[in-house]
Amino acid sequence: MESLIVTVNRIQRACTVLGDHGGDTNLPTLWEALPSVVVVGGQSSGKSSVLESIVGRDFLPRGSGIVTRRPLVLQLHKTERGLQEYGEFLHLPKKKFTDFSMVRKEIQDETDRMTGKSKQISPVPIHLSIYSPNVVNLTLIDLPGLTKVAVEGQPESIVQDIESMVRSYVEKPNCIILAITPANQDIATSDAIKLSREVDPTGERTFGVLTKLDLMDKGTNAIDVLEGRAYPLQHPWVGIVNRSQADIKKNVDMIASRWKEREFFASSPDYGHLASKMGSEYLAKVLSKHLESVIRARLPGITSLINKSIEELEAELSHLGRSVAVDAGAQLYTILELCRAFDRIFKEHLDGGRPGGDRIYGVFDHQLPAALRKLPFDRHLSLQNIRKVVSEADGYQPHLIAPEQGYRRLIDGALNYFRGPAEASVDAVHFLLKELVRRSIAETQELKRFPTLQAEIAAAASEALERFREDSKKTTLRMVDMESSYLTVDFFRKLPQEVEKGGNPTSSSVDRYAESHFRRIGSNVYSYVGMVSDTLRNTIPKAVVYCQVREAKHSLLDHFYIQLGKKEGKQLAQLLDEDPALMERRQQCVKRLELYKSARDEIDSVLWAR
Ligand SMILES: Nc1nc2c(ncn2[C@@H]2O[C@H](COP(=O)(O)OP(=O)(O)OP(=O)(O)O)[C@@H](O)[C@H]2O)c(=O)[nH]1
Repeated sequence: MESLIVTVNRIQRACTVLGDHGGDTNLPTLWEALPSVVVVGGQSSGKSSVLESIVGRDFLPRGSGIVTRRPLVLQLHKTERGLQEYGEFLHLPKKKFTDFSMVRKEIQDETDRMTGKSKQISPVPIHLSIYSPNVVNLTLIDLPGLTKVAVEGQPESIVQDIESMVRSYVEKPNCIILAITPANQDIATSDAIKLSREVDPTGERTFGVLTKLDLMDKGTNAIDVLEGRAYPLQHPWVGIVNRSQADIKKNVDMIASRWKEREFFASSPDYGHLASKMGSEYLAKVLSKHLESVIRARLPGITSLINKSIEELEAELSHLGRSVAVDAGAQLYTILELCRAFDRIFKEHLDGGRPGGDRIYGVFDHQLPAALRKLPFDRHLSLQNIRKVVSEADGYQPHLIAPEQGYRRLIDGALNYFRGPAEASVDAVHFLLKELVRRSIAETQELKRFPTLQAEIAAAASEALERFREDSKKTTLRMVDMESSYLTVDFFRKLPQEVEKGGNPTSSSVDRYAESHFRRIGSNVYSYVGMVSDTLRNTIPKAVVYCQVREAKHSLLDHFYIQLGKKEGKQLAQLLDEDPALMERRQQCVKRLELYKSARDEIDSVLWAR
């Protein structure tokens, strides 16, 4: 099952490539779920020395102040005996570093690339893989040393920033803490132990490491700690002797120093009985074994987390919609598809399936007849007005039999009233159509992402509806005008001839004649106008539907399509300018989904290989 650490290593690298370093993004994180060994300790406690002796190589930057300013994810891969050792950085794939002093330089340079020369810290990890026959499979994360004071050139906040970064790692329940404490200091004040006690009070995730055992005052020893009495942890404490500053200066190599360390324990009167469980080689083996077992235990949990996150991300992506095409042809296609989606919904509103179209019928069935009924014909055809109009039409010679001109003027005047309801019907339908356009845009889910295109479609539709309204008005008014331009002759021919009956006994016979004569004229005109009203009640809706509703259904966006065809790539792109926050979010989700899918493949492949 050695391959489990290798698998997790690969997933860890994918996390860094795809921008998952845990932390505060509102995306699901895999990084945080992966078990790892994190090295913590105060400045100069010997962290770098421990890492180097586990690896058996000099490769970490040295210097004063805070040298480690980005997390270093150190992945150790055991290779066959006899093969050459080399290091490889994730940010420089395919470049093999066989000279480990160049590894040190690259760590320094890469740290500066991210943080500048400002000596700030950054949470973005550097990934270094070391392939060597002298290592065990293990992943260690080196973090900046906990410090109490900022040095020159560093902001005051750095003390707190480092603590927060270290804390963010050690807080994770999947983190194995390698707490480094120098034996020549008071252990009660050890930063590493203090922090690990806080986040892991039962000590099940903490490995205590005591460095600098060789530097303890003569006559003192750390047996109480190493045997687990002074500071009990679930795992046994491991004592270490690294190279001293003098050894480093003398260029004592790591292999020699490992040998020296072995010697120290084997020959020590204090620690001789613990010799087989001390030293950096032993530490590496224990950690590797422990990491394996933690990974094995966590694998089912990680797998279900991966599956759940894939589902969530896929759901979110389908909600966010596909990303926008980049070339003009595809953009035009997308815009046309979006327009069609809108058009489909608009038609559903008119044809039924969605509400709204029925209100147009309401205009014809209710509003128009009511408006026609309310026209003021009674006033227009009052005796007084009839007399006035007829007399005026007659001029100096009153009519002899029937007042032809009088009739015409009265009818003309009455028909003129029909213009009002005709125009009102056109306007009422216009506003209903406008409202349906507004609703259809709002209901077109696909358009939601594109506020600019939405506005353009609204403007184009509104402009088209305006045109239809003008045309409809012309047509309906023309129908009214047509009624007055040629009267139905038959109607008048069929009128019964005047026969005088009854009348008012108190008025003179001339008056009586005149009054009933005018009354009859009024009633004739009234029934003619009634006949026209019936006709218009049927023909106005036909004209309105023909000019407005039918046009809206068939050619609402025709002009817009013609304009679209003339647009250049840049203008098309402008129509599709999505909300930038949305674009960003989609990109993040796509990357994270890629990570989870590759992690799933990695895990599947080890499970199948078992
Ligand atoms: N004699 C002796 N010296 C040690 C031991 N461990 C570390 N040192 C020395 O202590 C100094 C600090 O060690 P580092 O390994 O650089 O400590 P660090 O925790 O990585 O330090 P920073 O990265 O600066 O926080 C170096 O000069 C080491 O040679 C040890 O076990 N014995």
